[in-house]
Formats: sequence, C-alpha cells, structure tokens
Amino acid sequence: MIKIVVAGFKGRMGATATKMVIEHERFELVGVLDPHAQEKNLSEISDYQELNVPVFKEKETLVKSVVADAWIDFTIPKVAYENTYFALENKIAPVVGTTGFTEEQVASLIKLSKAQKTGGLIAPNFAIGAVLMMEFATKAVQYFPDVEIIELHHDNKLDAPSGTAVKTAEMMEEVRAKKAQGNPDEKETIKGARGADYEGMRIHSVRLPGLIAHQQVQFGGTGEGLTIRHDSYDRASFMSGVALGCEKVVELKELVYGLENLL
Ligand SMILES: NC(=O)C1=CN([C@@H]2O[C@H](COP(=O)(O)OP(=O)(O)OC[C@H]3O[C@@H](n4cnc5c(N)ncnc54)[C@H](OP(=O)(O)O)[C@@H]3O)[C@@H](O)[C@H]2O)C=CC1
Ligand SMILES: O=C(O)C1=N[C@H](C(=O)O)C[C@H](O)C1
Repeated sequence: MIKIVVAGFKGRMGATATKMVIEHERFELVGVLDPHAQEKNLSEISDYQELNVPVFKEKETLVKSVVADAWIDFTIPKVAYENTYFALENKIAPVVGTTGFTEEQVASLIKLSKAQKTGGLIAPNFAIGAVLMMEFATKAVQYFPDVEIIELHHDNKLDAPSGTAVKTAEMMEEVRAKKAQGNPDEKETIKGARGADYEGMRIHSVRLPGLIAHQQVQFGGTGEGLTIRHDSYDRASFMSGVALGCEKVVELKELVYGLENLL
C-alpha cells in the first residue's frame, strides 16, 4: 500500500483527490492538511464517518505524526513551492497539481529531489487528453509557427495564464522557429487586447462561471488553420493521472515536470 497525504483536501481538486485515494485499492490515506480545517478527523465529515484519518492544520505536525510515501498537493500558488520543498526535505514524494510555479522554482525542486534521492511530479495538467493536446501542439508548431493559445477556466481560478498554457508554450518554444507574431506595427488601443506574450506566442485567458478547464491551441498557415482543443468537463478527468503519479513517484529518485514524463 502507498501511504498518501493530501494537502488542500477541502478544495475543489483536493476533495476529488481525497475521494480517489480512499477508493483506490493500492492507496492508504494517512492524513490530510488544511490550515483552516475545523475538523480533527475526516470521520467528522458525513461522507467519511467510517474512516479514521487525522486532519492537520500544520505540515510540521503532520510529518511528526504520520509516515507517508506520497504528498498530493492541490493548494494555492502562494504555498505550493514551500509545501513541495517541505515534502522533499522529509523524503515524501510530492505529486503536485497546484499551478503557478516559476521555472526557477521547478529547477530548484528538481535539484533538491536529486540531493534527497526522492521522486516527485509537478504536473500542470493531470488529464490524459490535455497531455496529448500539448504533445500534438508541439508536433504542429514545427509546421505552423504562428500559434495562439486560448485557455478557458472557471472564474475562481487564481492564476493566469493557466499552468497548462504555460507548459504548452514552453514545450512548443523548444521546437518552434523563432517568430514575433502579428503585424510589427500593431498597437493595442486597449491594454492587454493581444494577450500575454511568451516568446512571441500569444496566450489569452478567459474566466467565466460554468467553465471547468479548457484550452485550444490555434495555428494559422497559408490558406489553412488547425485547432487542437481539450476540454475537462469534470474534475474526475484529472484523477487517473493523479493516481498514476502516486504509483510512479515512489519508484523515482528525482522530481519530473509534466505527466508526459511518466506515460
Ligand atoms: N494539475 C492539474 O491537473 C490541476 C491543477 N489544478 C490546480 O490546483 C490548484 C487548486 O485548485 P482548486 O482545487 O480549484 O482550488 P481551491 O481553491 O478549491 O482549493 C485550494 C485549497 O487549498 C487550501 N489551502 C490553502 N493554503 C493551504 C496550505 N498552506 N496547506 C494546505 N491547504 C491549503 C485552501 O483552503 P482554504 O480555502 O481554507 O484557504 C483550499 O481548500 C490550483 O493551483 C489549480 O490551478 C486544478 C485542476 C487540475
Ligand atoms: O485551476 C484549474 O481549475 C486548473 N488548473 C490547471 C492549470 O492551471 O492549467 C489545470 C487545469 O487546467 C485546471
């Protein structure tokens, strides 16, 4: 059995991941973390009355109280780096879905994981379809260097652009012919009209109630266009990737960035 803790267990993703861990035959939920939780045990929550899983408000108390192999993190961009660093320091393999990491933070966590000989995963998107979308886009951009990313999310999202959009742009940038898109003389008459600029590629972030997580990567060429689109209609779409991450990280000796590294 892989012993797992879930940080952010009361959030939209954390609650879905907690349920997945409880129901998974090879996982054991040994603790959950939320700084504002009122409960002391999951059994106080009506769906989980039969369980005995301690609830922690501080990560320092958690590591003193339970032994864990993997740390699922769906918290907020402000604390995810600190949490991941802490998990690695304590030789608990992080499986991180929280977005908003800088390139420098990812590099520093990979370095720490190697020093600790501890596996880990930071995956901006755990949906298999989203990973395929990123890979297909990386293929397409070699033929269509003119590309814009439009990501669409629910309006409670804290970070923009999404982690998926950033990862897609990073992957495409590695193989794309350098190019600044649009008319070199173009002027924004309203600031932000052309979206964010990542190495000449534009990223547009849409936030609307009713949405979950969607992205389209739109390419333009001479007399033709290509659109690659992924939609998560339910947060369950992320769970097979989270489960795969938990099974794989305990075998690794360093942290990897992107679920594609484990498929
Ligand atoms: N990689 C992927 O496939 C996916 C990634 N995400 C990412 O996951 C993250 C979470 O998203 P979502 O669930 O929608 O957000 P929510 O706001 O619903 O959940 C975040 C939770 O984290 C809790 N939290 C805040 N600080 C801490 C802390 N120090 N320790 C433990 N928990 C803490 C919050 O608690 P409180 O409210 O009490 O402060 C809240 O319950 C986002 O960064 C999002 O982009 C989302 C979907 C898929
Ligand atoms: O906040 C979300 O909901 C999501 N966040 C991730 C991101 O920033 O890419 C993954 C997915 O898009 C859902």
